[in-house]
Amino acid sequence: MHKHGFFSLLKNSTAANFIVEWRVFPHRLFWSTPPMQKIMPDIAHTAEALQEGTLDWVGMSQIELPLMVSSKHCAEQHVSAKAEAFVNLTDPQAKGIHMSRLYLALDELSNQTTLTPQSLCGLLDQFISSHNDLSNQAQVNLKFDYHLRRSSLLSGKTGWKAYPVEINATFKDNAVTLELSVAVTYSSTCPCSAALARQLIQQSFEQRFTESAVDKAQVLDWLGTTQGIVATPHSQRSVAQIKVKLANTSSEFDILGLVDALENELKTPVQAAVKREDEQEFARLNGQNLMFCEDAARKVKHVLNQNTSFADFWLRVNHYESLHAHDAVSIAVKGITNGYRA
Ligand SMILES: Nc1nc2c(ncn2[C@@H]2O[C@H](COP(=O)(O)OP(=O)(O)OP(=O)(O)O)[C@@H](O)[C@H]2O)c(=O)[nH]1
Repeated sequence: MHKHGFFSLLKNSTAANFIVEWRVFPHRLFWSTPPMQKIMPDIAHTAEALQEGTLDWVGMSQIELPLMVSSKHCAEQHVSAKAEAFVNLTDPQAKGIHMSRLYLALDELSNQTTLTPQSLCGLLDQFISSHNDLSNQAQVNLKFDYHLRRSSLLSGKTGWKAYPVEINATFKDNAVTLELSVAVTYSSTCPCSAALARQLIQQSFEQRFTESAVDKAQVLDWLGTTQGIVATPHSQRSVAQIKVKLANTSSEFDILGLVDALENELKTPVQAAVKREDEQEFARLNGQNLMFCEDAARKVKHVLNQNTSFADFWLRVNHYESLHAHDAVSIAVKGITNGYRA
């Protein structure tokens, strides 16, 4: 019999209290009797499934969840997460899973501990153990913005940048899989556009300086005008989306390490605090790191391949074109057997 069943209700609730009250305070019986506990229908245990069958995942999404996140080399950070929580349903006849048990386990994670690989494993364990007879797989997905202090390029200023992070933990086939996703925004200047702009600058020079010997000071002045640099290449705000599968041995998340590695390789991440000297350095970095989306994807792939703590990875690079109204996109995976697919 379920703990909320009829017999347990009688045993636990007001019957015993009623007798005590009656003997000791017969004149106060009406007032002192605790309210009778209601017997509530328990559909999950009593109702029949409309159609029998097992299900791969059942649970909840868009759960609002404040969390304290622990990540390598960073102070613990309070984030506002959106969570998804799932278990499978192995009993084809059971009406449903117990949503409240998943919710309360998540709430405990939010209130009593910090987010680490260990606490996530504990959470999945709770999901399964609270669905002993119904489930043998569990999954949780957490999305939040993770703020990092970023330094300016030259001026020594610092500012905040928010990185969209997603953490997924799955218990399936008796093993836990942990995935960390992050998105890094950067600027990409089109190499084709840069070459075409250079050609226009050369033509403009040829028209302006027809003689074979030119005056250095005149050229220097001319280069500082709009006519001197007659064309500029287009650049676009671009986003690299990364998903890495962490090695089983990972004892901590390393969001900062992943973001640093990606931004150092791409060279032109969008900036937080910017003074003029920073903007000029940004222009130089853009000019010296011209990138198609293929270049950016290869750079990101190279960085991810170097990190041995990533059992697998998937990446998608999006260049939100300013020349076109459509985007340029590259996708790649590590390429291991039974791994992520592009
Ligand atoms: N399984 C299931 N529950 C749902 C769904 N939509 C809402 N719920 C509600 O989720 C609530 C929590 O369910 P349970 O976890 O079984 O609640 P409970 O019976 O109070 O908790 P336990 O005693 O631990 O089983 C119920 O009130 C359901 O009505 C759904 O699509 N499926």
